[in-house]
Amino acid sequence: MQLRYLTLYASVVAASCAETYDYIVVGGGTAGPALATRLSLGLPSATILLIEAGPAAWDEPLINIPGNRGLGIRSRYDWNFTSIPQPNVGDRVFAYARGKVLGGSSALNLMTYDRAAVNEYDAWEELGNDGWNWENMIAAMMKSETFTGKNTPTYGDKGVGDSGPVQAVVNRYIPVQQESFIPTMNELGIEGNLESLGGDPLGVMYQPNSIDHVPWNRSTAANAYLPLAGSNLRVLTDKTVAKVNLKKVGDSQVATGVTLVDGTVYTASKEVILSAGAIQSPALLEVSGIGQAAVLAAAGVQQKIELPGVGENLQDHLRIQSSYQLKDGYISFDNIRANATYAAEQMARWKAGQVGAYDYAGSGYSFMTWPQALDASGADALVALAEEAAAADPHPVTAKKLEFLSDASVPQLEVIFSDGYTGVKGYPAATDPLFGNQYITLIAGLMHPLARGSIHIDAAGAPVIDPNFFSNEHDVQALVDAIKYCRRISQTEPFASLWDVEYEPGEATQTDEQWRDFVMKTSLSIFHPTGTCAMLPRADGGVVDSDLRVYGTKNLRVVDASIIPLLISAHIQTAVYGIAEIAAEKIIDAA
Ligand SMILES: Cc1cc2nc3c(=O)[nH]c(=O)nc-3n(C[C@H](O)[C@H](O)[C@H](O)COP(=O)(O)OP(=O)(O)OC[C@H]3O[C@@H](n4cnc5c(N)ncnc54)[C@H](O)[C@@H]3O)c2cc1C
Repeated sequence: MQLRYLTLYASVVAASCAETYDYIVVGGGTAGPALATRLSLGLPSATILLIEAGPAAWDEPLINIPGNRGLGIRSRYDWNFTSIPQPNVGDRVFAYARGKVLGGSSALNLMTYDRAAVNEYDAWEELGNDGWNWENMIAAMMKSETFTGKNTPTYGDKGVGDSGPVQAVVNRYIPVQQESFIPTMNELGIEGNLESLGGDPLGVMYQPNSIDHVPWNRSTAANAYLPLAGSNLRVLTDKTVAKVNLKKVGDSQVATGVTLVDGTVYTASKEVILSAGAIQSPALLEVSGIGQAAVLAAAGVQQKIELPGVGENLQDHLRIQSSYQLKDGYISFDNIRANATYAAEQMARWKAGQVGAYDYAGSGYSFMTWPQALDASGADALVALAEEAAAADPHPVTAKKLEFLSDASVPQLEVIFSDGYTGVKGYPAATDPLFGNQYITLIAGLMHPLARGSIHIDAAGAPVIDPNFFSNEHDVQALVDAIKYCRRISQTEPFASLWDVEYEPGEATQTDEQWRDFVMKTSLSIFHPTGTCAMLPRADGGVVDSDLRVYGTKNLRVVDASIIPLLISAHIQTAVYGIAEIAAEKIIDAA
């Protein structure tokens, strides 16, 4: 146990027996600890209770060691959600990993630390949310972070904070083979960008990660924020909230507190705030009686507020990937799983604080518009398909995405250089002659899919996740274009000289039909569900107003990824931290 956590740990185990708190925050994930800590500091005479369903896991190597990224998925720290079968892709079921631990998904994620373009945050305000724009979001995101490595060969100085709790740094372990990525993308016309966190993410870059550089540990919402909190914050772990308790006062519902699954009731004298994430916050609203009449009736829940937007507007990024077998002489991250001696050596280096493979958390990224990645007819074809999709889903969020397609500042495609095999076919088994080979993977992410799905409760109150993937032809064609672009990258020098066999999908995949089939069978979620308690006008399906207060309630707010009305072209943890910082300011101002 690290010393600086001892005090906090003591307060976790000795969690107060008091029944009443001023503020109750449900969910000790990413937004929850950030919000609860800021409330504790900003309202020193208030009492705050943070309730997390998972355990505290301060010393967990699966979480703390950057090179173990991904191993938390399907572990005891994962809720292990899955989507319902997706009819447009042969009823495939998509994994939905979610952190179930103090730190939540910030403890389970892949540590990519980035931001979208200025116009994308400004779009939140244009959708009807006063003050939710780039200017305020960048100030809030910078407040949440300390970025180490300004004015170095891997970053300039724009758009990064220097005194916040979350630690971010460009990865110090850059495998030799990754050195080909930037020149290759330059060859394809994508320029280098050393200030990608400053509102213009287009280009190719070394990518920051949420890592504390001393020691070289993952930085999570739990280990970054909670040690700063005062003794007025109590953290309860391994406790699951069953519902929010509501009482009608005049025309509004007042949140009086929460009931846990074990029946314990905690009372809130001021506010209840849901930070249970994009999957469980809408579910908690619904089990508490807030949502669509039909959904609540089917679940046997008495409706308290008719709010049709709850659980709707689900948006998520899709990814597709191709892998290449490296020529002899290269060592990739695969060697950790293929060679026990190497793995032990690298672990010893990490423990000794020396640079090594266990430092790695991904570090080569690029973001581009379609006209940058495709020829003019390909980009135009996607716009035409998007127009069709927008006509079928006439909603301001979809209309805004259509606008983004013609905005030269907004990325539509992300391509990640991933060291080692991170595809779908699986790394060769120990009995396979290919076992021991070294790979690199290109992961393409679709930044603005037009599918919007939903998350509603079933009769048992559990969330039913329907991302509605590939419900429009734009999303299918965009991923086909994305994976074909990856092959183009792989065949461009100097990248082309790194490998000798395309392992996945393989040279046999050539025709459009085959590429489409590959997309349908192997695309995955990037685990960025958003929008299910959208901050939007009520008439547009909004669930919370621009103060993040649930419509129809006096003192119930949602503060997490679910309030993001329109998914941005970035991995979303920096935005979630920014949302928590802004929410804390609003709640403190209102106190
Ligand atoms: C595997 C994975 C990889 C990702 N990779 C990246 C990445 O590289 N970069 C990036 O920027 N983003 C990434 N993301 C996304 C990002 O981490 C999440 O979007 C973000 O952390 C969500 O924050 P949140 O506060 O909304 O929810 P969470 O962090 O999920 O927090 C919700 C918390 O609420 C708790 N909870 C839920 N229900 C209850 C209840 N009833 N009672 C009590 N507690 C409850 C949960 O246990 C959880 O701790 C990834 C996500 C995952 C899952």
